[in-house]
Amino acid sequence: MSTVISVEHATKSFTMHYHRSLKQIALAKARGRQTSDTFNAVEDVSFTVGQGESVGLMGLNGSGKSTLLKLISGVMQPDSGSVLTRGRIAGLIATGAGFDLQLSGRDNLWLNAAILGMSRAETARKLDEIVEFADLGKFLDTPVTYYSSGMKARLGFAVAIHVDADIFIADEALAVGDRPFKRKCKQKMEEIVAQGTTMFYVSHAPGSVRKLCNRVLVLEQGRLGFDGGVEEGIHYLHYDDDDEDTQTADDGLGVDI
Ligand SMILES: Nc1ncnc2c1ncn2[C@@H]1O[C@H](COP(=O)(O)OP(=O)(O)OP(=O)(O)O)[C@@H](O)[C@H]1O
Repeated sequence: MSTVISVEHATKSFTMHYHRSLKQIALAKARGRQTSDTFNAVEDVSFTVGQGESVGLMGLNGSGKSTLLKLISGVMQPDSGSVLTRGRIAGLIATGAGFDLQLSGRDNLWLNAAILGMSRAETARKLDEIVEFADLGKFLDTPVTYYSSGMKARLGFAVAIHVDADIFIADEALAVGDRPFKRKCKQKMEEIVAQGTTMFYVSHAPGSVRKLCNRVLVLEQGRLGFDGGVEEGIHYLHYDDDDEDTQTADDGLGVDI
């Protein structure tokens, strides 16, 4: 199994500013108070992913999952360490990321496809399928600024899932979709996993991780706390104590759909 993602000692830090105005900062400094704090959202994380693996990335809110996905997708660079990927990456890491709100859904479809590396010919070939998957009806020709968050997610996901990617990443995008759309996404994600695409999937729902993944990584305050089997990972997080609550509370793929 060849390695398609290699993360070595990756660290990404952010600075939190406590004050909004220069006046507040000056006052705080004059009183000897701290005005900002730097912390590691991802800290010294190392792992490799082989081609065809389907990895569920889990962890509590704020544990660094989205940040790690941004490092893997290349949206952000680590401050230290390295993140190497092989092949074309597609997926959704934030609802509506990369959309031009003034353009119509249709124009954004072309734009998004280009951003994800699809040629004009490839997009033209898949256009009907993408439009059908997004199922936005007459809203496809409406500016995206009038879209609900669910509609943006539908359009973004419809494009991303039709890219012939080597690595597919999915974050919170599915959380805002309605039930029929989630069902459709789940089916499509199962298909691409079955085709041998490497999947990186952020979820709080044990049910969907069980269905889609064969490995679990758990982040804890930016550090890799667990790397191993799906059941062990879910147990590590104690998500199997109250399975039903956690399944229905999140992206809905884990519920009985
Ligand atoms: N651009 C940023 N600037 C400053 N802090 C950030 C930024 N992005 C994320 N953070 C902080 O980094 C930490 C990790 O955030 P991240 O979104 O990666 O967590 P998460 O595990 O995906 O959380 P959730 O499950 O709530 O989506 C949080 O404390 C968050 O506030």
